[in-house]
Amino acid sequence: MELAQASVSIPPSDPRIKESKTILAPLSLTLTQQRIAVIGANGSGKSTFLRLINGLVLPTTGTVEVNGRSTHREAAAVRRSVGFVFTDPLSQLVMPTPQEDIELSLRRAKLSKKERREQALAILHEYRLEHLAQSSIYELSGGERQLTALATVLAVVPDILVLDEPSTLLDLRNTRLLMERLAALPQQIILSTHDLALAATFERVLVMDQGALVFDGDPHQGVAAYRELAG
Ligand SMILES: Nc1ncnc2c1ncn2[C@@H]1O[C@H](COP(=O)(O)OP(=O)(O)OP(=O)(O)O)[C@@H](O)[C@H]1O
Repeated sequence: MELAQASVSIPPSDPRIKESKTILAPLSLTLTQQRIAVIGANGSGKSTFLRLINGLVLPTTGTVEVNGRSTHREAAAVRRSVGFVFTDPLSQLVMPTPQEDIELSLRRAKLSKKERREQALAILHEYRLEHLAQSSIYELSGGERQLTALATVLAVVPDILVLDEPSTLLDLRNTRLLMERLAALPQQIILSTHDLALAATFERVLVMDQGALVFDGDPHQGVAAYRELAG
């Protein structure tokens, strides 16, 4: 994955103001490691950065390429290859129940209806969610929803997995479950988190501050750099 002078600006909401606001300063990066964590304060630009990677946000300047595909020109292909887990699971769960949501996700795999159902139930079992298969998404707890969203994205085995603060709503047991699942995945994982202990277990850490990349490298040094910034 390659970002070349990629920046994101937003037009002013007030028409009297002429200048756009930069929410991500130009950055150039090649992301090849299997496990990359993004840390930084609230509003520092982590989500915007992650959204650039799967084309949910397009760069105002520069380019973003995922496995040689431009997020501008080949948006649909990029989106198919990059699984994205949102912080708020309700922004991605579209069906009334966990089982239906996973079955919908499996439509991309060429399976019969019966096979989709069986596979969805197997995935729910893997995430200890089988007892909630038929429950309304709205009756689930926040953590149950977050796990369901993860199970839905992983049902189709994307090439790259991007997760925006995936453990914010999880208890200790489910955080461990999430970590075990992620550790077992062969795909490249790029994740933002406020859990510094988790970030320190990754191969490479990016630290964002006020829309700029201020550190890129060793996880322990990255965590120390962020602690220093936070004062
Ligand atoms: N569409 C938008 N319109 C206006 N401002 C935006 C938009 N998207 C992001 N921003 C602003 O850009 C900044 C970075 O937001 P972003 O969501 O990337 O931060 P974050 O590091 O993920 O924060 P958090 O840890 O709170 O989730 C924030 O100040 C936010 O208000």
